[in-house]
Amino acid sequence: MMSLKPIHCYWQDLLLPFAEWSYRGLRDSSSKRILAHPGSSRSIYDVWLDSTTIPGDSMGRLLPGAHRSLTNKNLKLSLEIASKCILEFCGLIWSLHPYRLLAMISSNIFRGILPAFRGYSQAMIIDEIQCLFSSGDFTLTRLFHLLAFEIIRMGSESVLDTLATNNEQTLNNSIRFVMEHKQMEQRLRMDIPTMEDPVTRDLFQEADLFVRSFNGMSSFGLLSPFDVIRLLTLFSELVSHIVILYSLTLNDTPVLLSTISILSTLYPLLIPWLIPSRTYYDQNQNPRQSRLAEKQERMRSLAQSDSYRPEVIVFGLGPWILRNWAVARRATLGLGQPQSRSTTGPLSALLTPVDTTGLFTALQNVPLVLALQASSVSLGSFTLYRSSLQSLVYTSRNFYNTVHMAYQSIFLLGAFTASMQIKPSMQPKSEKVLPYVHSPRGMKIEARNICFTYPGSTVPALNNVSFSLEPGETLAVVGFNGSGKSTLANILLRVFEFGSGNLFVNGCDIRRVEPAEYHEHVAAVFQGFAKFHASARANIGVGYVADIHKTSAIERAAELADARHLLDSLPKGLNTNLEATQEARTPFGITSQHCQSSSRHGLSGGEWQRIAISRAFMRARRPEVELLLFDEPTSSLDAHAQNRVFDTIEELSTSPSGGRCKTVIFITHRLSTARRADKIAMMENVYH
Ligand SMILES: Nc1ncnc2c1ncn2[C@@H]1O[C@H](COP(=O)(O)OP(=O)(O)OP(=O)(O)O)[C@@H](O)[C@H]1O
Repeated sequence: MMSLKPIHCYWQDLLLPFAEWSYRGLRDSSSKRILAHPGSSRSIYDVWLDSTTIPGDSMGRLLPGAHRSLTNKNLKLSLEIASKCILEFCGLIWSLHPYRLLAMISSNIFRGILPAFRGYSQAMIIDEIQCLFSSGDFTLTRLFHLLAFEIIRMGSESVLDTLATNNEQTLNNSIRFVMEHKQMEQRLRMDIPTMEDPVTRDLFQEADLFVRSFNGMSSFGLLSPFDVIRLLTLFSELVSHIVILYSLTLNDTPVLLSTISILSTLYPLLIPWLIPSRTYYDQNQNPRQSRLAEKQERMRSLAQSDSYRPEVIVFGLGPWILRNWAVARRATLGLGQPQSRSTTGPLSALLTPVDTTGLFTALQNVPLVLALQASSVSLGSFTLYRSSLQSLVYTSRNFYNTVHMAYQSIFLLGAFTASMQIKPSMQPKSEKVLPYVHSPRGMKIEARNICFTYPGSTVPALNNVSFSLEPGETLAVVGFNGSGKSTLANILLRVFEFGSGNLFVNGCDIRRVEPAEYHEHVAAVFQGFAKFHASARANIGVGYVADIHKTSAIERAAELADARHLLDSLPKGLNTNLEATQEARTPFGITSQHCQSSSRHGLSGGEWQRIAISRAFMRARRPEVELLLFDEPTSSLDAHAQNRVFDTIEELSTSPSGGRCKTVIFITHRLSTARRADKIAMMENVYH
């Protein structure tokens, strides 16, 4: 017969094994830490990359955010990542708020013991009431004493909870800010060629997921390192419940009853293995599922976004979108997929329709019913046993889920650390950097055999392009569609990196100049210029942000671009918020966005172009700017505005003394415009 010990004996039993365990735990953990340093020389990037491979598919890679399966290889990789990153990461948190961090760790451990303590305290009250009914040996003072103790315990628990939550909140917000800041800083440092690499893009996406995990998105299947600290709470809770159960059933417990007790406790934990069901953290495990989920989202956004509406209507894409979405959605919901059921096996097929947890919960009572026959057993012990058993199941499940998510978050931490070490590919090596040589008469450019091929393309967009421009000269680049004019513009602006050839600027190899330093000396209008969903002031002012609040500077730039009348006609002038997405405008000028923000104002293509030219003119007037590059700057302008813009370019590139002070390159399809230049470069299609 299993016996339940009187409650007053529990604490001695509780503390002794705990003390022994913690001593052993400390010894074990220190030896593990040594094992966790495999001494590998691989970079964190390589380790992360290795973790993204799909077993049995050497070419395939997991999609960003996909869960890593629990394999030997992945376990080793997670240890390698942990050994490379965790210390540094902990150091970062420690450097922010060392005392708060210590307080958080201790409060998490302490909070874990509270439920067991709560159960113990309540059991004592129940025992006292049992005394009243059974023996009449009841003291009101003792009951009040216990009740007062319980009230104080509840009060202290809630005070501790509030303090701990506030502390965690502060710590979490600080680290969240630091992480987001690091992430933003690194993203802004990256240039286009670096981000064009699909692996780097995936890396940054995973790093982004890691940073987002600090927003408390655990329900998304992510776990921030702060949540990992909660493992301490769960662990101490688990241990305290085990110790209580152990001390309650310590003596004379028959093997059968112990087995029933253990099995009935473990059963709910085993259910997920017996009956495989998809939980939120499993959803990304399968690469095929991830691809389907991505496809489904792509189709949904095609269907819902206003930006694609014209193409969807004009090209009759509706049925195609719906068909593709339905296929992907049905697959992600597991509809019409008999094979998914066959993988679960006959036992789970039998058990799935029956909720057997209730049966096993009932079984947990069997040992108690038997135990209750013993005269020594009190109602308090019964309650304590029951609640500890249930808490044990619940906490174990939480613990398992948390460990599982922590395991996944290690890979995201690896991605974050690796992403922080990525260097922009256009950045020259520090020992090779040359300072930019300023030329007050305009930029001297010499291009020799420039070649460029877009990633993934087999045909070069530029093949051996050579030309030279003396300071202050004007070059018109003309050519057919697709002949590489915009590509050349992006290379000259150091947005794209050319493959082979040489580009010298003021006699300096451009690859040895810091791109950011070079960009201070150029002003440009891109063919696909940006339309910011912001005020007219911001749309123009970003051309030279130092003057964004100087109304006179913005008005002057607009005047040069022949956009003054446009600004005057806007309802709130410079402060009018512009509608950036053309497609959001309906023939009636009303959209959902308009309804939310009635001050948004739409512009025509030509009007937007004037705004873009004004933006370039904000910067073009600066004395340090030596190159003005305009890619189809007047394609949507009427003839009068076009002439005005070219007159202004002429004016801006001439110094007050009459000499030239800026080199100008403009790209155009119109030969009449090209004749305004000193030199004309004809671009030919590579495949012609
Ligand atoms: N992102 C890209 N990926 C692959 N190929 C590209 C990409 N962008 C452009 N191309 C290809 O590079 C070539 C040159 O394109 P580019 O935009 O430079 O031509 P363009 O002369 O400016 O054309 P247009 O007169 O139509 O503006 C084209 O054949 C185009 O298909």
